[in-house]
Amino acid sequence: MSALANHAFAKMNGIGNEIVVVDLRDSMGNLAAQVTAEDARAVASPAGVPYDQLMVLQPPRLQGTEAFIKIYNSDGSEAGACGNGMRCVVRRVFERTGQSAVTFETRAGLLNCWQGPAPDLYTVDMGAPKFGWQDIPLAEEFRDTRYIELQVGPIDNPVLHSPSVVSMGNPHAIFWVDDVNAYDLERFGPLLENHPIFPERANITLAHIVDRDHITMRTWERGAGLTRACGSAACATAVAAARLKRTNRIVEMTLPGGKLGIEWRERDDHVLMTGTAEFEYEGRFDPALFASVA
Ligand SMILES: N[C@H](CCC[C@H](N)C(=O)O)C(=O)O
Repeated sequence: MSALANHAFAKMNGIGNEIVVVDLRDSMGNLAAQVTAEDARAVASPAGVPYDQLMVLQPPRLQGTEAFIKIYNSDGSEAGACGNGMRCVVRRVFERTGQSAVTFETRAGLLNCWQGPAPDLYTVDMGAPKFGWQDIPLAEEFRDTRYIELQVGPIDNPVLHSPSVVSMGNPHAIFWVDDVNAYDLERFGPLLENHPIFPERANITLAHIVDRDHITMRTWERGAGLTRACGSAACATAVAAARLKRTNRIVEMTLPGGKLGIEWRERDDHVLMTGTAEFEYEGRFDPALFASVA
């Protein structure tokens, strides 16, 4: 039987990015309590709790961390980072423990998180970006990842081309455009997400640089499709724009679901993401959801 059967969950969102938070730390006795890809897909089914990402808190593995967090996309794939999901986890933990600062561990490393700068805002240190072609990863060498050779559409008149690529612990490709709504991202997104240049697939963002302090963007997410917001993509896009010297290192990101503040900190290259996290409701997973899961 799935570790999630009858287990409590919280449905939240991070500026419209649909998040489900599950705290498996209470099943310490059953350390084998693992969430499988099938479990994650069952939860995302229409009979379940449709989401973009499922954030699963497991017992901490390192001294000084609150939990190890596993991140699942709605297609059951695991991700190394989820900015909007992290803010939802942070809110949930702070409301239950009264803390105002905490460190979590994910596959991508340690994430320091705190409340602020305003009472309804949460800041997550998403760590340092990576730019090396093997870090993204890409299937072949590109020495300058500020623009790589990738395009969709007619070879002599491509619709989208020359993206920047960045890893925030998950792979991102950012196409620079004049109008993020002028492209059929539901058509181009999956083509690019699954392009062979991305051996681990990629999150695909269209971004328009409004001025040195503002960027608008829209993302087709790896493993989740078109979402109203993607926090790690906002981090990747802000860093890629600053790397091109087209924006400052502190920018406001406007996504379909809302705004995020991003700072690419000078002293240690870490990316700080600030935004809200909304609680919607809580419940327990119906065991019938997992009946077909082995
Ligand atoms: N789809 C992403 C994970 C979730 C990212 C996004 N929801 C965020 O807020 O960072 C991936 O597979 O890398």
